[in-house]
Amino acid sequence: MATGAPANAETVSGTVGTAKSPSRLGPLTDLVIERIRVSDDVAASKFGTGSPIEDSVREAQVLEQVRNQAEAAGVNPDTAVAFFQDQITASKIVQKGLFARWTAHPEEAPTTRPDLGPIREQLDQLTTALLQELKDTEELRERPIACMVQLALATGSGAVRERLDTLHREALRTATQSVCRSSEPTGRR
Ligand SMILES: O=C(O)C(=O)C[C@]1(C(=O)O)C=C[C@@H](O)C=C1
Repeated sequence: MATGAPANAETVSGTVGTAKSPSRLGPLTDLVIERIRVSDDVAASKFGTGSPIEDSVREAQVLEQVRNQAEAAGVNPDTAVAFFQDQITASKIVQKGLFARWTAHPEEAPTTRPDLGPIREQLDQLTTALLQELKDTEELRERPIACMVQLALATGSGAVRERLDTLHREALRTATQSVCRSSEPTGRR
């Protein structure tokens, strides 16, 4: 691209990159990655305590908060809830993976146990930020092909930049599977 082009230049494909992120979905996927990273802390807070990974009461609270805040922010509540169900599933993938890793290799297990309370407050703050990004990317996410291109760019560069391992990449795939509105069936994957 010619030098001196505006950082937010519209490209031929109708998609926009910024100087900071190669994709318009970068800010959204960065928040998704941040939430996935917080799952490491959630796992550390539970490992060895007998607390189950899955807490259906908390999940219901998270999804209720999502539904209420989505309505207030002008985001389709069903879309928002589906997206956050994926975030929760991704968190459980990470927690289960880390529990298995730490059980098999106790020397890799965390040596401190963070409090779950402040971690959940962090997750609540991420909920608000993620909903705002869902709102800000609404138009792009309605365009399946442009969205898939931008999503691949954003997740690919985010995974490399954040040096995500196989477990966290799997979580990222799960957490972003409903970002783009699905078009006609894509056939084989
Ligand atoms: O808050 C927890 O205990 C978590 O494990 C986090 C989380 C979430 O992603 O919000 C994930 C799994 C639980 O079932 C409930 C909530």
